[in-house]
Amino acid sequence: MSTPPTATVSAPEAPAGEAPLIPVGVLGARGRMGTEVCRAVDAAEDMELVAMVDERDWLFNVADAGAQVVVDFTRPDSVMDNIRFCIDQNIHCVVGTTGFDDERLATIAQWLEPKPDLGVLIAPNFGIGAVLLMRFAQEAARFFPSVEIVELHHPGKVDAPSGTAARTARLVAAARRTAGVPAAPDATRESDSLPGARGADVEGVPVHAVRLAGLVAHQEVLMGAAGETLTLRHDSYDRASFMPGVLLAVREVRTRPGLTVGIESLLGL
Ligand SMILES: NC(=O)C1=CN([C@@H]2O[C@H](COP(=O)(O)OP(=O)(O)OC[C@H]3O[C@@H](n4cnc5c(N)ncnc54)[C@H](OP(=O)(O)O)[C@@H]3O)[C@@H](O)[C@H]2O)C=CC1
Ligand SMILES: O=C(O)C1=N[C@H](C(=O)O)C[C@H](O)C1
Repeated sequence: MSTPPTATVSAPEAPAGEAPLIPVGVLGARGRMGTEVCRAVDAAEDMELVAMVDERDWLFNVADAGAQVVVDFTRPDSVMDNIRFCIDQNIHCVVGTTGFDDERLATIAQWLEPKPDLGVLIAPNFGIGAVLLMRFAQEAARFFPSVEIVELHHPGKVDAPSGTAARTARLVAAARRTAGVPAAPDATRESDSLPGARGADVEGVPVHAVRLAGLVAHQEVLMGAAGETLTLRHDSYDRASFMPGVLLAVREVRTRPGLTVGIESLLGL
């Protein structure tokens, strides 16, 4: 007989006089991020890990286990079904899985309409340094005619470019548009001898993806003007770097109904 891919434990009970523990379920619990999230939730004094799910068929276990918040680190092709399920079950969602575009976000906002008390928080990056890098890049964007992004990740990463790089590029492009900065002078690809040599084009910002053994998650935003460059770089050397952001989101999502994108507002940014 095969072992069920999920483990559930009974809903938590808080000691008398203390605030109830937050019952948390984790989807993708055996993955690189899910494993770390289970460890972090287990160690958090105000949370209880009530369900660990690693396959779609067992999703009902998070509801049966009484999860109030689900954390999803699965795959771009699974995450929409997971969110739909959680919304139907009145479970708040904290989502780190990538692959969100405007269309997907609009769909989730629509699903949430009949559930005014329910929160879904989607963040392409829960690392505080990565969030700050995005903010700094937005600030600097209007001062430099040239901008390019290089993201560097472990070879097991399923998507490219990274969700963080795509979001950074969109934020930088929006800041440039707002400031009236014209397209980068070196944006043309007409003379490229090999397609792809200049990276992917995200709203006019070239994004280059490196996959290399030994790496975890890293990003550089390079900006250039006459005679100078500015390089902003963030490195996640360990997936522990994402955990403070994930736990903050678990604590906050229940009091933030509707769709929240990014953890910036939770950090007061
Ligand atoms: N927002 C952030 O800060 C971060 C986001 N990420 C993102 O998180 C996602 C996961 O990354 P990572 O942990 O490295 O990936 P992994 O492949 O290591 O883990 C994904 C896990 O999800 C499982 N899974 C797939 N579909 C389902 C489903 N429908 N229900 C439950 N579990 C499922 C997989 O199981 P199986 O292998 O059996 O298919 C696997 O164990 C990616 O999109 C990544 O970009 C990563 C790091 C930080
Ligand atoms: O897959 C990863 O590892 C990561 N994914 C997220 C992304 O795509 O931006 C966040 C971080 O870069 C790690």
